[in-house]
Amino acid sequence: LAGQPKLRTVKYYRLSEVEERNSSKSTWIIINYKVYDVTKFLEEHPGGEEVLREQAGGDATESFEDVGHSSDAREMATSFVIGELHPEDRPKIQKPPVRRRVVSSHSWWTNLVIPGLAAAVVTLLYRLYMSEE
Ligand code: HEM
Repeated sequence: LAGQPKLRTVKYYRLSEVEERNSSKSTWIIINYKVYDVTKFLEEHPGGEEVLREQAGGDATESFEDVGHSSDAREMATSFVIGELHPEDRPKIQKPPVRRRVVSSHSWWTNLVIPGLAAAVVTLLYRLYMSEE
């Protein structure tokens, strides 16, 4: 019915379940935490089946984005979505989709260790200087 709110329940898959679907009988890939069943699409993919097979059972976000797929391709992709990666398994995937920019090249420990070392050196030099008097 028009105007009726659609109730959508999201099916979550564990990473281990996706990893099992890595054959030509069943090929699943993950893009931006969504799970795609591309089994029937393999032969029709304009980029070839090989590239999809290589990513089968795993996270294809980076490869998908690197190709610079058209908006048509993205639209097409939505028809293969079967669910989403279980939230608890999302950190297991290496690259988060958005945060690409490196905020600081210093890690937290260099910010502690370098001033710490500097303070130690100054103290040492001061002690040496005082002991010579
Ligand atoms: C559901 C997922 C996918 C869909 C619906 C899809 C669809 C398409 C479409 C429609 C094209 C034609 C060019 C365009 O419109 O951008 C294309 C090209 C291509 N795709 Fe995909 N693709 C998918 C996943 C992937 C993945 C995961 C990879 C890499 C592992 C990949 C690699 C390529 C390559 C290399 C090309 C060829 C680009 C060229 O010839 O310039 N695709 N894909």
